[in-house]
Amino acid sequence: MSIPSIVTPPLSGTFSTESVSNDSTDLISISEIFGPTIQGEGALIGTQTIFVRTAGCDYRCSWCDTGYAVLPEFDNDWKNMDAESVFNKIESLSNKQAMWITLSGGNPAMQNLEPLIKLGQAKGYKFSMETQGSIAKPWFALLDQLTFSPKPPSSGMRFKHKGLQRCLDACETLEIINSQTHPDVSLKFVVADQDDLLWAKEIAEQYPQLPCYVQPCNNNADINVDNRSTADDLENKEENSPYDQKQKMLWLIDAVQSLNWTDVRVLPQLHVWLNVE
Ligand SMILES: C[S@@+](CC[C@H](N)C(=O)[O-])C[C@H]1O[C@@H](n2cnc3c(N)ncnc32)[C@H](O)[C@@H]1O
Ligand SMILES: Nc1nc2[nH]cc(C(=O)O)c2c(=O)[nH]1
Ligand code: SF4
Ligand SMILES: [Mg+2]
Repeated sequence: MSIPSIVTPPLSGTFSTESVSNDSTDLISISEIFGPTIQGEGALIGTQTIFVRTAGCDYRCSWCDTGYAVLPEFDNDWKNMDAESVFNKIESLSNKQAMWITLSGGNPAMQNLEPLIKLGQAKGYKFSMETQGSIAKPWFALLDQLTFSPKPPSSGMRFKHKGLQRCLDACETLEIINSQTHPDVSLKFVVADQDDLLWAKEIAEQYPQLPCYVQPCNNNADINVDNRSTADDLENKEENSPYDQKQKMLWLIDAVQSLNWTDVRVLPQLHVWLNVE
């Protein structure tokens, strides 16, 4: 299965990714700031972190579990804040104790987060970011950790390989892996079914130098009812129950092993499993 190269964005009547960046202003569109809680996913799973969730996204994944930070109908709940105000909130939640700050969204790459990152790092905070790898920003190179989560076929989004490449180049990751001056970068794929898994493996194999994580697709979609579960329908239909999460994890572990895909880590969304923020 060849990886499609640049394709037109799937969203009908939406903006190009360039038009969604708001680098021209110093205000950050914020959906929520919460924590400390545990990082539930990927490279830093289990780490204590505060989340800064920005608002707005250039994608509309069919199973997005964070529609409230994506869909314009929620924009009354969003606030435009400058970096100082965001950092004041972070300091009050962290009792001014330096810790990880996870930038997520929506797509945080749509915002100008450079002033916030510099402000926090000057006080000893470390910054991690979650993004789908569709919009690249020069300040990616300032981050301490960066997770790119390209969207698989089940999301309904079309993969733009050059977009991911531009994001990796922005980190200058490909030249200097895991150096102190560049973010630790990893790939993380949501896998809803076998097609997603084969697709994720093919992309990951093009970046053998990047740690790779896969996680099951939860049923928390609040963006589109057309949600697909894993290959088999589960007896227990209670959404995101520990049983449901366990079954999906067992399916994914088995599916990865059946492909003899060994250099990948299979992780749950720990916060979904435990039903914490
Ligand atoms: C809500 S997104 C926000 C950041 C960015 N837009 C992205 O997709 O990477 C954060 C993470 O949650 C994952 N995610 C979203 N909906 C999910 C679902 N229903 N099941 C599992 N993971 C999901 C995304 O793939 C991403 O890795
Ligand atoms: N605890 C917790 N961990 C997370 N890791 C990635 C998240 C996200 O929504 O970006 C997330 C989240 O929403 N909560
Ligand atoms: S999963 Fe990420 S990229 Fe997809 S719609 Fe949700 S916030 Fe946007
Ligand atoms: Mg989440």
